[in-house]
Amino acid sequence: MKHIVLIGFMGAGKSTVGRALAAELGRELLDTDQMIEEKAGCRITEIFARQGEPAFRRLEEEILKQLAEEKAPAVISTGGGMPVFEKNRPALRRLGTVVYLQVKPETVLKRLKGDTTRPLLQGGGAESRVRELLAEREPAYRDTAHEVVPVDGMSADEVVRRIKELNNI
Ligand SMILES: Nc1ncnc2c1ncn2[C@@H]1O[C@H](COP(=O)(O)OP(=O)(O)OP(=O)(O)O)[C@@H](O)[C@H]1O
Ligand SMILES: O=C(O)C1=C[C@@H](O)[C@@H](O)[C@H](O)C1
Ligand SMILES: [Mg+2]
Repeated sequence: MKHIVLIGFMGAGKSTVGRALAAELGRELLDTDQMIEEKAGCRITEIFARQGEPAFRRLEEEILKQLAEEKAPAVISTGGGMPVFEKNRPALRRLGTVVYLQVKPETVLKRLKGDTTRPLLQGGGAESRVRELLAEREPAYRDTAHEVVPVDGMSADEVVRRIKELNNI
């Protein structure tokens, strides 16, 4: 049996949907952002501020290696940048079925308005940053995914239902 791996942009709902899906399937939720915070003993914002983004990406790579050792089928929620590095893509696909939660910039902006936990969206110009980064990353998400679920206008429960439907579970 394989893991279900959720990928997609910040605010797509990977953590929220992952939690609900894991509860429904009676599986463990493994959230890479959370695993990194536990390992580093501090918040992601602090890792970015003190050590910079490259250090965070190295931690993501380590977590990905750790996940390859997980035996029991789980639901894995990834950080929004996990598939950006090309070498992470086959590693993600080897973990199981990769589901891309595809979201429009408008939805991201609505969901993450006032949020201070995503360092890449802090400071001014969040709107253009979301549009640019999402367009830049779209090919990486598509390249990694086995399945695509457009999530705009859907509740987390609806997204869970769609993922179950697609995978006959
Ligand atoms: N389907 C949904 N409908 C409405 N709001 C949602 C939905 N999914 C998630 N949200 C809300 O959007 C915000 C971001 O969701 P979440 O943290 O799950 O995103 P994420 O994809 O894990 O982002 P990141 O890549 O930064 O970890 C949360 O406030 C969450 O409650
Ligand atoms: O899209 C990204 O690059 C990120 C998304 C978040 O899940 C975190 O992994 C971090 O804030 C970086
Ligand atoms: Mg998340």
